[in-house]
Amino acid sequence: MPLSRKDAMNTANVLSEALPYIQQFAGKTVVIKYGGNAMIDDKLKDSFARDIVMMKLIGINPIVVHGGGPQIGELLEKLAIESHFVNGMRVTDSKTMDVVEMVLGGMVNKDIVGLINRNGGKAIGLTGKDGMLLGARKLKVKHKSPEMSVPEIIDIGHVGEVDHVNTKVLDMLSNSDFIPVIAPIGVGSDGESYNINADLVAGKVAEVLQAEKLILLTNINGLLDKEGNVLTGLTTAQVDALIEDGTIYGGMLPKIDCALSAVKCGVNSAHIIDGRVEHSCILELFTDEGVGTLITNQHRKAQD
Ligand SMILES: Nc1ncnc2c1ncn2[C@@H]1O[C@H](COP(=O)(O)OP(=O)(O)O)[C@@H](O)[C@H]1O
Ligand SMILES: CC(=O)N[C@@H](CCC(=O)OP(=O)(O)O)C(=O)O
Repeated sequence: MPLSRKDAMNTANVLSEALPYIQQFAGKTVVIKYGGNAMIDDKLKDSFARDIVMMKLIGINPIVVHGGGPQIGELLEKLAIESHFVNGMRVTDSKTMDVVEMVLGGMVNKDIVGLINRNGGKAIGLTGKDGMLLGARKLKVKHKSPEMSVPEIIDIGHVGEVDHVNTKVLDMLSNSDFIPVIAPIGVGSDGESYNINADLVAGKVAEVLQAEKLILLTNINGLLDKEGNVLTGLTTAQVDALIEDGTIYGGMLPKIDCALSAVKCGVNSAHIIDGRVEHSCILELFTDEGVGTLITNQHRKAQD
């Protein structure tokens, strides 16, 4: 439906004001990690999808990596399969791996693809197995319980880390106007499936594509201290201390880990932001102050 003259004028004013920001990002790659906890309701999901479609329309190259931890948990519970986490990683036996593959590669991936397509984008869903997109190897997890003086390496099953990313697949899709939507399942050298934490996949994809930004959408307004204040501009040593004293735990561990590692490896900035806020990606991109926790290699001052 065409706009009224008044609405067209308002739109033109907003767009011309946004032009410097839009031009600044045109042609740049932005990797967006859409966490399972941020996929709360249909309105927010549509707002997320529209942000992604808008990015593509204005010349940004968005790559979506999604999680789905709570959705996996729900199905495991229905199937009476017990599940637990070590250092924010789900211990994954063969039965659990089947469920992970079903939920991430099937249900969640296709839900997001449908969402973006319904909002006018051209999304293509992939797991790391498609086109050998995510080569993986078994993750060695270092775990230290309070009674131990040194951490031990433990086996948590079919949990992987990204060994290599086949960027050809992503380049081909992005250059043909498609928006890649990636489920965090990797493939090992013998063709075996690996369950990979979605933050780690997003970080690695951002790193190999030398993305402008890595945006991690979650269910909290950033990295918080014990009083609930948003923390930002931290050094690796400060982060280590926050992990040691228990301020950073669970799902925030892989998030911080991948954000620090991505900026160290050439991604311009990483952002941990609240996916429960409407249009949070666009707010992050088009305001000077941004939202949530900002991590750069220069440890710039950021905001709450
Ligand atoms: N210092 C911290 N600041 C903020 N959140 C934290 C912190 N430490 C642990 N968390 C937990 O990490 C969670 C985010 O990780 P996770 O549940 O895995 O989200 P997602 O599904 O988006 O990846 C928060 O909801 C919070 O419970
Ligand atoms: C190894 C590992 O923990 N994999 C995650 C993969 C999904 C994920 O990362 O989902 P969120 O981003 O929504 O937490 C899991 O099984 O839950």
